[in-house]
Amino acid sequence: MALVASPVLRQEIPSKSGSQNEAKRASTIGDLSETLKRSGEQRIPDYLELCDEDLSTSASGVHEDRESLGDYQVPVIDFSMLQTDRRTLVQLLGDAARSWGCCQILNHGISVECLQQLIAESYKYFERPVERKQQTKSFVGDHTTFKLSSLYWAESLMIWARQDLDAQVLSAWPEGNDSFRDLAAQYFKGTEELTKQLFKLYAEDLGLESDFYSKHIDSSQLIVRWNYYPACPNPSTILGAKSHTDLNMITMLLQDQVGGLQVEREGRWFNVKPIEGSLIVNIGDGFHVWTNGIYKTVVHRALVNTSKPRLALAGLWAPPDTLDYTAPDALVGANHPRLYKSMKAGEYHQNTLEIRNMADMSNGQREHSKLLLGTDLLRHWRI
Ligand SMILES: O=C(O)CCC(=O)C(=O)O
Ligand SMILES: [Fe+2]
Repeated sequence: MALVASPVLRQEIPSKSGSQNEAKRASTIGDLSETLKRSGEQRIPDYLELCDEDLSTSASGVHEDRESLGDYQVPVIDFSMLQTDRRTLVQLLGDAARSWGCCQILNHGISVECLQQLIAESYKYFERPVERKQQTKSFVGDHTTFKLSSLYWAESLMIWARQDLDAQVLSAWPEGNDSFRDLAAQYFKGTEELTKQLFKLYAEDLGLESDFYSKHIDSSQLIVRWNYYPACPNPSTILGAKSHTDLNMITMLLQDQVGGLQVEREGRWFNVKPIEGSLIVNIGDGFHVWTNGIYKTVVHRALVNTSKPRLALAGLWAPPDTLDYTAPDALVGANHPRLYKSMKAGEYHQNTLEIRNMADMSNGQREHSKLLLGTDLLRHWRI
């Protein structure tokens, strides 16, 4: 697979104004996107590192054609089977977690209108003037300065779903925004109920006590990251979110209808097609370890496009630092020996950050990219 090599691209893409790439660093990616659009400039400024991943959409890169794919599409699961056919639902969820590490869920109990309105309100936030957004405590306008972040051509807003929501909404909307707050509260509550159910069903699939995972939800954090990816003049050279796995247990993703999320399976990339009203469930590194690698942490990334911004809400379920990720004996057997050393959730996070910090000081971008992947990081923990 040919990698996109940044020096080649820099020569190939003509710059309209020679001085543009020495331009002052824009304060947010949205700001940069607007500046480039106004000037007709296609080239991404030199201060941003370009991408060393294969972004081709050729047949060998991305697989979209449902007919020819057979089983090779991200599973879409109808959660209303909880009432009619629990056994099949358990099996479908388990199969998806073992093979893909993700699935899309329909009829999950949160209304389609709530999701649509939440996305519409969220766009209004990111379309505000830069100065207003910068007053928000948890707004990040340019992730490209943080090498440790998977978000790249993106802005983000974080909300801690279980902390004082009013105060957080007021920080984002000093003049208040009841509609945004009520929709977010409704969404958080629905997400929590769905995650509890999911953990029970996953435990059933694995042959564990039904509340084995779900009993830890009450002591966990739900951190919801609003990811806003502005339109990009040159999407073949930069990613919205670089390839990564989520460090936490499980992530609930809500994406708008623009598209751009891809997941990796067996070295190939697959688009996760937007389905109105669906939620995407990603297995993270924590759940991978806690199931002795039976469920797979999923490598994923987000592409950007020239015409439209894109919005995705990533609800990251993070357990307390003291939670022991050691897989239960029931998930260890002659054919499936214990894969990982004992570890606590906090230890894994801490260790990962330390490794990344060290790499940040000594290595280049390519080496660093690997540190966003639990599939690589977890090698350090192998028995
Ligand atoms: O934009 C997306 O769809 C994915 C975002 C994501 O993976 C993350 O925030 O961890
Ligand atoms: Fe992610």
